[in-house]
Amino acid sequence: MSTALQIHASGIKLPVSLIPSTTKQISRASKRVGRIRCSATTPNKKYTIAVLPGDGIGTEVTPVAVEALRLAGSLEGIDFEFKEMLVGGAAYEATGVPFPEETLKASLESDAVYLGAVGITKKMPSSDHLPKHLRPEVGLMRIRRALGVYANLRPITVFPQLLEASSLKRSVTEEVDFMIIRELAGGLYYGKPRGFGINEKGEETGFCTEIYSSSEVDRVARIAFDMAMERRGKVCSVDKATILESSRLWRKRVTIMSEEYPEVDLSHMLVDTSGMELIRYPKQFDVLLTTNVFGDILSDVSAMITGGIGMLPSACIGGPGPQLFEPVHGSAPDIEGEDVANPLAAVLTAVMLLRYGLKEEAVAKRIENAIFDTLNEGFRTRDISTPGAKIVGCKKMGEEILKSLYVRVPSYQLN
Ligand SMILES: NC(=O)C1=CN([C@@H]2O[C@H](COP(=O)(O)OP(=O)(O)OC[C@H]3O[C@@H](n4cnc5c(N)ncnc54)[C@H](O)[C@@H]3O)[C@@H](O)[C@H]2O)C=CC1
Ligand SMILES: CC(C)CC(=O)C(=O)O
Repeated sequence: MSTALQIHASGIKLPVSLIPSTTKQISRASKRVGRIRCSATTPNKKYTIAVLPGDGIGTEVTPVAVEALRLAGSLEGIDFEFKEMLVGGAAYEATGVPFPEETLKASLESDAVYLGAVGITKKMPSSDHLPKHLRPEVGLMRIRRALGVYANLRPITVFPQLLEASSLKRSVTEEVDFMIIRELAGGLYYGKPRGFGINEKGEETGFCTEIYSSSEVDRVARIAFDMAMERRGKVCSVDKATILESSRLWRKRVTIMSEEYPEVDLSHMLVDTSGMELIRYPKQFDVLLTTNVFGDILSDVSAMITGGIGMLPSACIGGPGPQLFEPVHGSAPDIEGEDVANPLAAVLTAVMLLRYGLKEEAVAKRIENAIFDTLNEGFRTRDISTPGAKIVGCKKMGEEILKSLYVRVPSYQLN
């Protein structure tokens, strides 16, 4: 079936019938997909989303996620207002700081914040010349802090269509579905003291501190136990309690917390062993709870179970106001500007925004189904290529997802 396409402002080609989505168009669409909730008499729900594309491929994958939200929303009776703001290197170039006041204000006033990626780019291949507080990554650290989010949910779910995309064998990756819960507001990334010095031998030193308080561990552990109750009832807490005092406190508090959850099976694993176990037998994990730095590393390791880092979305939750949603990957300067970035992490992040931020499950499912359908149609970006696949770029992958949202009847269900 061929559909007339038109270039939308985002650069993505949309079916002409979707620009803009008037009531008339929606009612026409309704006959085709048969599942459209809005009508002329029911006003659409409205949400404001602060959109921070950031740097590098952040600016390529974010429009795909935004268009998926816009279209899926319109098909389910929801209007999104997107407020695009600067963060990271892009903000530094335009304003002299990586996290401008206006970005903070728009974020705090929104219903949810979507961030693409920050980091070095082809134009700024290193930020070593900048003082630390002006580097792109500081934009991300600051917004996480400002929103008070402290739990980073990173689902590791293997799509059946992508079993051949992983560097691991099928028998290892099949049916893998676990959730990494990474502590996000403390630990090594924020602990003080930190800095540079000179030791007694006159040598240069660099130092950071990993420090956790009991309340910091308790609040993220509670999220992990609650999530396990909704899943398969298992929490594996990963630390390095044999060596680190911060990990010993971590283990003690997680163990105390587990007494409130007798239905949940708690285990502890040392971080080095967990690296090995994630590759040997990832199916053993249900909820993997860990610290800021260990979670950062173990989720990149786990990405390879799913096919690659271009598949991993995340939700940063726990704050008092709007929550933050960001793909796990960075600005990827090596592929920036080539239209080869995989937008699925970004679109799956939009799904998390709907599910965990706005509690709009119907829209979340619609987008999830569209991703599933697009993969079933054989479309792949090159990082997740499988035998016989149709290799496409970032924009084309986005177009196919939009078509699946709209033209193809959603009929799939993820776990
Ligand atoms: N959340 C964020 O904004 C993050 C930012 N960074 C920053 O990004 C910059 C680059 O860091 P890297 O270590 O190169 O990590 P990266 O995640 O940007 O890239 C690592 C590798 O994965 C590939 N890759 C990443 N996303 C992809 C996608 N969607 N589709 C296909 N391939 C993809 C890249 O091409 C590269 O080979 C640094 O400045 C770093 O600090 C790194 C990680 C997270
Ligand atoms: C500040 C980030 C660039 C580091 C990172 O990878 C993360 O915390 O997710």
